[in-house]
Amino acid sequence: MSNPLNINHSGHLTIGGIDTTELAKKYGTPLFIYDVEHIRKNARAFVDTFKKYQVKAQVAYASKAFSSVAMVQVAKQENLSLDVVSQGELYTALKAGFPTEKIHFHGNNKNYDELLMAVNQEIGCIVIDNFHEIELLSTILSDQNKKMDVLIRVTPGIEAHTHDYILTGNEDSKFGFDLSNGQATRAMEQLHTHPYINLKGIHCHIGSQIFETEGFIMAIERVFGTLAEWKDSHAFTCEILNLGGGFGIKYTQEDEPLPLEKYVEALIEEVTKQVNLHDMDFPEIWIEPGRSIVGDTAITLYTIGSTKEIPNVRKYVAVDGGMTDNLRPALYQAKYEAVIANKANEEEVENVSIAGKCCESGDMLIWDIALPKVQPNDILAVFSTGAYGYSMSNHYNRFPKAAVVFVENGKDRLVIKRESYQDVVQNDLSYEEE
Ligand SMILES: Cc1ncc(COP(=O)(O)O)c(C=O)c1O
Ligand SMILES: N[C@@H](CCCC[NH3+])C(=O)O
Repeated sequence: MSNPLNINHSGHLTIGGIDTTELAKKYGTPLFIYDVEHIRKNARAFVDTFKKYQVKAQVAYASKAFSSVAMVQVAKQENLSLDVVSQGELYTALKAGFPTEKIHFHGNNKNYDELLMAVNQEIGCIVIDNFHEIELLSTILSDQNKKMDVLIRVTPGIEAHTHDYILTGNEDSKFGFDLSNGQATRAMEQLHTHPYINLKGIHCHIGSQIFETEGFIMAIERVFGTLAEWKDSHAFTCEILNLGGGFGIKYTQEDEPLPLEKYVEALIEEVTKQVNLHDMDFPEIWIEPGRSIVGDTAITLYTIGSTKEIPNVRKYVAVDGGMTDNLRPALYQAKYEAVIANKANEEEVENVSIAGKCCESGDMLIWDIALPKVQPNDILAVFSTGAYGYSMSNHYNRFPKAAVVFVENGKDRLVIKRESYQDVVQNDLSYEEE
């Protein structure tokens, strides 16, 4: 089991001390349940490690992993900064009362309206991704007569060991300015002496769900190579070095991530080495963990419905959700583990595959899992669904989106309502004469 969950005297799975089958009855399924204490523990592992080594830092929660008003409020309570990548995530942050000066805005195609909103809200930093964005932002800032702190996002040319679709730091990437072909240097030259833009440093993010530290270390080495050139050629000082997110978590027994503290220690160690090597001041370090803050803190509950047994082939067990609430298995062949929440103590007696209910053969949540005898109305609990689950959920087949509940201190609280069919059709307009 990839989560610190327990089983109560009735043999039911609990989360944060609460019986998950009771939560399924109270809120219905599919249901995301987050253990908020666990979110806080993950956040503190990052923040406290920087404190321990007395390194000035910002830990920005990458809200793309799971953005909601309640989640952003937890990030605020934990003194995190916030990474947003769209006006929708920025709007959520504002609704949650998040301090705007601690918001960092990302994105490879930020448009005029998004940048204008960021400038008007006086957010902390924009991470510049391309030359078009420099032009747009310059126009907005000069029109508004305002200034903005920015970082340049660079692609360091690192092939991190992860799924191709979640690799971002390699050369052939849609994100950022290339380090090796001079793009990043051209961007620095445009921004270094800009009248409205304060270039504070560099950002790089090498990918997601990464288990080792080598990729981060190589990226830091390359970034410092460039920073050393910029220091000599333009007397450029890097005040802020943002090393992105990407720290891996445990989905299944096969996954062996490092303790979160170890990632931070490796970053600090390499930055220390590089500043000494190049005789530079130690920059403020920013990181942007998303998955590693929320991923292993949540489960999804489903109700089991139909089964289909194909003799000598497999047994399909269908649940009342699927690729609408968890796109990751279909998109990345991501693997998950699960138990039957109302039979958490029972012996596993059959090997089954868990199917969703969308009209799509690829709508499978788990291939081949050993479970106790499965019956209709059993509650299936899938572990480690806190990141990129709800946030990537969709309306395929016009299924309403699931509900989200937070548990903490033995109490449960609804933080995102289940959508109704009315919600699903709310923007539809009639094509018939009134
Ligand atoms: C720029 C940037 N920062 C942070 C993240 C968060 O990554 P993760 O959820 O793997 O920590 C991502 C996503 O990969 C990203 O693209
Ligand atoms: N959505 C992806 C990760 C993308 C990270 C954002 N750059 C996942 O589920 O693994």
